[in-house]
Amino acid sequence: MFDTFLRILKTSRIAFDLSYKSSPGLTALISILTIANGLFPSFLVWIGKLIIDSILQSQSKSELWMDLLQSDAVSLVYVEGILTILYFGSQKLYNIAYTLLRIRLGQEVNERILSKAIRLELTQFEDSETYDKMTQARTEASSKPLSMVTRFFTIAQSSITIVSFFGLLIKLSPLASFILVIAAIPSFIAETKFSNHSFRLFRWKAKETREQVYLETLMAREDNAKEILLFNLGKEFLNRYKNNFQRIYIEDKKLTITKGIFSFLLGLLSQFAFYGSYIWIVCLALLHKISLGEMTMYLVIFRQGQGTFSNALSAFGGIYEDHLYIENLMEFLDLKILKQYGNKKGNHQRLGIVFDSVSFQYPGAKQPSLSNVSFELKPEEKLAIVGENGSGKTTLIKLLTRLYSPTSGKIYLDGIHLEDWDEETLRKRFGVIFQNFVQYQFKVGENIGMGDVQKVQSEAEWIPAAKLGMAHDFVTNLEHGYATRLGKWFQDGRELSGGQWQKVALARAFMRTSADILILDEPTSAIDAEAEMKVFEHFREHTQGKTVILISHRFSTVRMADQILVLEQGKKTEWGSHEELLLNKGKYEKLFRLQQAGYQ
Ligand SMILES: Nc1ncnc2c1ncn2[C@@H]1O[C@H](COP(=O)(O)OP(=O)(O)OP(=O)(O)O)[C@@H](O)[C@H]1O
Repeated sequence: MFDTFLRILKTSRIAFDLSYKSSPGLTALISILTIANGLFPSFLVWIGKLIIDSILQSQSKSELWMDLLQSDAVSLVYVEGILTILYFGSQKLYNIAYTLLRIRLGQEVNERILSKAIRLELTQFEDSETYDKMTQARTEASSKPLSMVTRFFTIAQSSITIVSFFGLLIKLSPLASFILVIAAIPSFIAETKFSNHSFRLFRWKAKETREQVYLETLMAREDNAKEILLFNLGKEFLNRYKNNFQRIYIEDKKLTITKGIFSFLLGLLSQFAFYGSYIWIVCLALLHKISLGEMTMYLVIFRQGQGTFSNALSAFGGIYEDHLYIENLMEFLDLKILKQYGNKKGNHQRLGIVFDSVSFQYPGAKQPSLSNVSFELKPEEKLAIVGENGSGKTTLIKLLTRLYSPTSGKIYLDGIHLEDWDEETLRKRFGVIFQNFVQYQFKVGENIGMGDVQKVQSEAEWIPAAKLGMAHDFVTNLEHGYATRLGKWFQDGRELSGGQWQKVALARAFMRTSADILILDEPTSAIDAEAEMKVFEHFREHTQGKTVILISHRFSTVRMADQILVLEQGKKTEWGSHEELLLNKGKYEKLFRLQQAGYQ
């Protein structure tokens, strides 16, 4: 219990901190308005009582309007009117400040989530638990810090109102204040009982919700439409979507109904307490122990006080719920970045790449994807990696570029262990185009420019890179040339063919002129043979002095490499030049002959 309290205290501090950081001015304004809005109700009911009492006590017999308008009772109405306008204005201002703070705070939290997301490691992205945490943080937790802060403000405001009501009630009886408190407790119980439950449900739902979002994407995205239409998959997916919803809905429905019944029954208790007090106050008025003005005031206090009190108490219950969501958000934001980087920025000498008995097993996988792979690649050498699907080619690249760290063994670049390299320096050394390179729905020029973040907008650099990647000709034929937006997400977007996209990706690789190790993972699979020849000629010309690693299933390209690495089920089985491997008469020779026969 005490532990929960401390945890709530911690998350509350975080929520306030976030709110203050997102806008100190708005947070301060809301705090001031909270106090003001807490005091207004008491002033208003008190003036209400004064008005009734002054009517009853009025001795004036004048029927002149001028006299009536200047009487005590009417003067009090003026005061109440002015106060009500101020109260109204203050509430409106609070709403404006609240809306603006909600937008700012939502942005602040989302920025933090995304800043964390872009620093996560690939392994963490691929881990479903981490991914769930992130999805949950993005869907719900971004609004929860504000909700928590608001609830604290509600409590503060209600407390001020209640304390000032107590001040007015004390004259009636201290017991009356006690009843006011007791009567609100049942609704509080109803509220808190379910907050924990609904959070658990939310967590449990994460998987289902994720599946729903995925199915929606499948059915509603144009890039999937072709296959879904032709394979007639639409109904199948829609059924899955419906069944999934049904499962989520059953739990939601159960919770909503139970919560509704429970709070109705407990709310009845509050109503009994109110009407008990009502009878008591009316009796006191009949006995002339209290004035008519006082009777009205007490009844309003009871009616409003009960509402205010149960608001404050349910805000307490809500704080617990918000706290659970914020803890989830913090769990995500505090995720440790496991990968260690060093501070080495390189060697005077270029010594190339060394793999020393490198093995790697994906988290949760039963078998290693790479086993005991060793080789040495001299600087400026061109390496081709061949092997069947799933033999570990891409995995090797992921290890070399430090997207993953080997399970055992070491990788060296220029004699320095990869883990000792400074992160940014290391990243700058590589230019990598993966099979599933990103198709940015930006301008075609920017798609090329992404190869070098410093030059994303540099049109002068896009064109030569596009020429080398064989993309220039088709880009100039597009309606807006390099300014044409790609993809279908935006209204003016233009879709490219698979091969054209690959040419854009190759141009992106050529853009990375500062990198001295270029890695192309099946970059030309969708490009026609003639263009491929040209691209590789360009590559040869423009990568002199650079290391190139190429993954390809086309032997016409592979044979041009200085060294060829053959991988079979994660193991290195052959290494050497094309000629050497042919003489070897191993797997490489067999595959080469097979492909050659296919062309004859
Ligand atoms: N993220 C991952 N998590 C778990 N296993 C993976 C992951 N990525 C790849 N694998 C597994 O590791 C093995 C090697 O995959 P890899 O992508 O390196 O093969 P590849 O040689 O590049 O294949 P392809 O020619 O089809 O591109 C495969 O068995 C694959 O199923």
